[in-house]
Amino acid sequence: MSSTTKPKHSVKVPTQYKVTAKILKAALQKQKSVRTLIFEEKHARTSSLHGVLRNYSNNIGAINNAIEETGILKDNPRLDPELCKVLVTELIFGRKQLTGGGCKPVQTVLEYKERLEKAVSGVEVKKQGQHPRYVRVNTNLLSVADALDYLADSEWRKKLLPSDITYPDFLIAIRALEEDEFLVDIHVDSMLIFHPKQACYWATHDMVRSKKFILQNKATCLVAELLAPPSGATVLDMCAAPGMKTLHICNVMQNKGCIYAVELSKDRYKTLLNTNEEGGCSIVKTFNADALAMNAEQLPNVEYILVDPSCSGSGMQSRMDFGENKKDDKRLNKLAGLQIKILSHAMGAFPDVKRIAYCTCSLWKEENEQVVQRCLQLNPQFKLLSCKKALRNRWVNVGSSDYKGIGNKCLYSQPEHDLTDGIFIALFEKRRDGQGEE
Ligand SMILES: C[S@@+](CC[C@H](N)C(=O)[O-])C[C@H]1O[C@@H](n2cnc3c(N)ncnc32)[C@H](O)[C@@H]1O
Repeated sequence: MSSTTKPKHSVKVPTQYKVTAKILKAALQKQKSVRTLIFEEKHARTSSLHGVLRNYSNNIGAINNAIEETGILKDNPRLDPELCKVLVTELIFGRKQLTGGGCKPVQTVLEYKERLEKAVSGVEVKKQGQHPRYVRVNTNLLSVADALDYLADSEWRKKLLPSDITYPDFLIAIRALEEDEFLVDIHVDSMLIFHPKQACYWATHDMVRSKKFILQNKATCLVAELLAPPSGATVLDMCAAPGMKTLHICNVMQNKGCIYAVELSKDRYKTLLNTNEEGGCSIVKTFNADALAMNAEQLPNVEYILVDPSCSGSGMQSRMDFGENKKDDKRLNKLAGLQIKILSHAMGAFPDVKRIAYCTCSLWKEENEQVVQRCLQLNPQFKLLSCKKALRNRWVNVGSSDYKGIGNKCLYSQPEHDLTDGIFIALFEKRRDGQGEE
């Protein structure tokens, strides 16, 4: 370079990569949830951020191993570790190419391409969006028949199946859906099932914006179906926000009767109010209160109760987990303590109650079978009903056989098998007077 030539400005890292690395760093330090961090990001294309982070979360073990094995970070101490993870994710598990080739971090990662590929060879790439897109008809605003007419007019093809199809065959039919086809679910009448590729199509659809269609994972919809309050009943939803199950229960009751919806958090309570209003619920009475402080005096005649308390969320497929998905026993203990308190309160404080559904979106026994076991010990006036039987045996996954008389009556929806989020459900019935323990 001649003495008169100005030194080249270093080329900047593309904003998308920089922002994604910043979010990843904050998420790894557990500052906030990934969803909140993405939501707060104003300057970048959030769908692309989401895609890269999802890819990293799905393949975290393989990516971290490859980085370690190739020594890229050791050899290049100035390379930011989170930016490296983002670039490796894009290059090896994402688009397989990088933009901004003039900048140093991108150049470095490109130099290691072959070694990185070698390090992940033989590793199965986990892709996003393998589950179908579930769309539920909000029957407060639109009948299922009208929804089907609407879909036929829009040239969607309804896949027809024998009415007595077995659950395993139904799962095969879901996996075989064509992109322009949909299925009506065999457990939840108002549930329509589309090809995974239709996720984005429905996310921005007018029918979803107007709340005639609700984007709701099938697993969470089994709860209202199992609680099955008849039209005209009085129901208590003890942990109600954001209100997805309140709305579904309202649909099951044909918007007739009364639902008390209680929510402790002030912010989440606002979302609950919105869900009810936009969803056309006319029978919901809301309370921004602690469910543990509510009883039959404030909430009379309660016959059916839903207990859906805060939980670890370990079954949620949309959740991105950048940790090693380790079990946090201390946190689980604390959550289980609260879950037992709330479920036991439901069993003791409402004398007219007939049936209670308890659910979590956790796959840990500490929050599930163990909570059920403890609450049955504390409240022998209740017995468990078999969820599988309630679904006319068209179900496979139940609880652990380590909990005799309990596990087989509870239901699990398992992400890999049932193509849904992971959920646990237990259904209790009050014994009639004098009815002994079985
Ligand atoms: C898993 S979420 C409920 C999801 C909701 N059922 C739905 O389907 O949209 C649990 C909710 O319970 C609320 N919660 C926790 N403890 C509570 C309490 N003691 N009383 C009332 N609400 C509570 C939390 O703030 C949170 O909004």
